[in-house]
This record gives sequence, C-alpha cells and structure tokens, in this order.
Amino acid sequence: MAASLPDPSVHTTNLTFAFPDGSTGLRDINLDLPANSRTLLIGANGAGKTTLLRLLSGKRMAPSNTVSIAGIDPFSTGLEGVTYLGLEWVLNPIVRTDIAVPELLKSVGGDHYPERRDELVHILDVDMSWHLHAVSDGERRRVQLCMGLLRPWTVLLLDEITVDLDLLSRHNFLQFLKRETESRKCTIVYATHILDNLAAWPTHLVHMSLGKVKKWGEIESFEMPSNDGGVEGNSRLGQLVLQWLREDLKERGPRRGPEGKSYEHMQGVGGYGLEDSSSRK
Ligand SMILES: Nc1ncnc2c1ncn2[C@@H]1O[C@H](COP(=O)(O)OP(=O)(O)OP(=O)(O)O)[C@@H](O)[C@H]1O
Repeated sequence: MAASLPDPSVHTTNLTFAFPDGSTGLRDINLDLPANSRTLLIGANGAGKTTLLRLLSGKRMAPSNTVSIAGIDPFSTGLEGVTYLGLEWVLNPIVRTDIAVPELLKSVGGDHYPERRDELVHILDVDMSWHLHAVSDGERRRVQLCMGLLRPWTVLLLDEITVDLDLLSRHNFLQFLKRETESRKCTIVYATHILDNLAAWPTHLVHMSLGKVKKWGEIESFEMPSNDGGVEGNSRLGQLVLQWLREDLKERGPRRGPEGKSYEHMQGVGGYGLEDSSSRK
C-alpha cells in the first residue's frame, strides 16, 4: 500500500542522474524544500527542470538515498499524495474525446471530494456542460487542472502546465495554490517560464542551468534588481530571471552543430537554413 505523507518536505542529497544513453541529466543536486513552501524552478530550456521533477515524483528512478519526500524514496515506495502534472498528462487523449465534464470529474474521484470539486470548478471557471472534443485548448486545460488537483495532494509537482490559461484564470489558479499551502500541510514545486502574476507567489527559488542547481534558497535571500522592469514592464523577479538566463547563455556559449561547428560557423553555408536572407545574392 502507498505510504501517506505526514510532513511533505522535499530533499535531494548529491543527486546525480544519467539518462539511459549515458548522458548526464543532473549533477550533484542538493535541495531542502520545507513543508508548506512554494518553489519556483527557473532555468532555460534544457536546464533539467523536467528531469528533476520526474525524479522527485518517483516517475524516474534516482540513485538510492538521493531523493526523499517526507523521508521516503518516492520511487521505491509509492507515495499517496504526490501529484506530478506534466506534458504526458496534458497530452492524455481522453480529454480530446466527446466526454462531458461531470463524467470526467467523477472518473477521478470527484464524488468523494464534492467541496474540492465545486471549488475547483468555480476557480477555474469550468462549464459543466462542456464536452471535451468541442472546447478550446485553454478550456480543456482548465478541466484537466480540475481533474489533476481534485484529490487533496500533499506534494504538487507542476511542469509548466498553465501556458494555455488566460491571465485571469492563471491568476486565480495561482492564488488557489497559495491558499492551499497556507491552509493545510502541502508543498509545491513549479517549473515555469511564465512569470506574470508570480512576483509575490514563491517562498523559494531554484535556479538551474545545464543540469545543475546554480542557486537556491528562500525568496528573501535573493537580491532583486532595484529597477522595476523599466520599459519592458517586468517585475523585479522577471528582471532577476532575465539576468540569470543571460548569464547562463553566456556561460554555455553557442550551440554546436552535428559536426561540432557553431551556428556562427554554419551561417552562410546554409546550416540550419537560418542565414540572413538580406545577404543572399
Ligand atoms: N531521455 C533522454 N535522454 C537523453 N537526454 C535527455 C532525455 N530527456 C531529456 N534529455 C536532455 O536533458 C536535458 C534536460 O531536459 P529537461 O527536459 O529536464 O529540461 P527542462 O529544463 O525541463 O527544459 P524545458 O524548459 O524546455 O522544458 C536536455 O538537454 C534534454 O535534451
């Protein structure tokens, strides 16, 4: 039987992970995220966020004694209450069929949690008469979020699943998550590139690059840029993340092509078809 979680803290100790092809996914990750924290996982595309979340969720096997949720290895002991919502879940074909919302919510236990179901339906502004083959992407995503969050999880691992939500729905959704962590014992780790509405949301930040954690800690421990986004209108958190990503790109250097040639080298010989058309004869 799956273990339940008394204290949903999330720890990794010297977590290094290699993919089946031998390439390194993560290197020496040490994190200590307390119960009731809301962590934003920040990093460029390919930084290792999904890899880390899948290891935390127990969907991938981590080396022994490197990942623990409330002191338990999530891979070896199935954990009741760890919910991972990522791309595979988003792409589940069932939510594209001619199925009605009440039926879907019932199939994930909606009748056992009627108050949560009704609250989520209200917060995510879901129309119970929708049929899932005839809704927009954002509407479908809202129904999926109701389904995914219905059972009262204790550790929620979110892998950028709010991209289709309109600004108000996303705001309401994030406020709901915040209230959850303030009103019961639960913890959230959220990987995202979209920082709107998030400036006052996280309690912790984790900055990843090239499979490593560069910095992590309580939000107060980070020095935010003093200006408030200038003409671009970014939040100070947004400005900080832009600064991090610029530094990461500089450290990484240009990408290499199939023969180890950089993009700059390929320009003009048609590499990747990205040459500037204005320079063509
Ligand atoms: N199965 C795999 N085998 C080998 N390498 C992989 C595999 N899955 C992912 N990678 C590589 O691991 C790195 C990290 O991928 P990951 O999906 O964790 O990044 P991410 O930070 O979530 O990126 P994004 O923001 O684009 O979602 C990438 O360089 C990716 O190409």
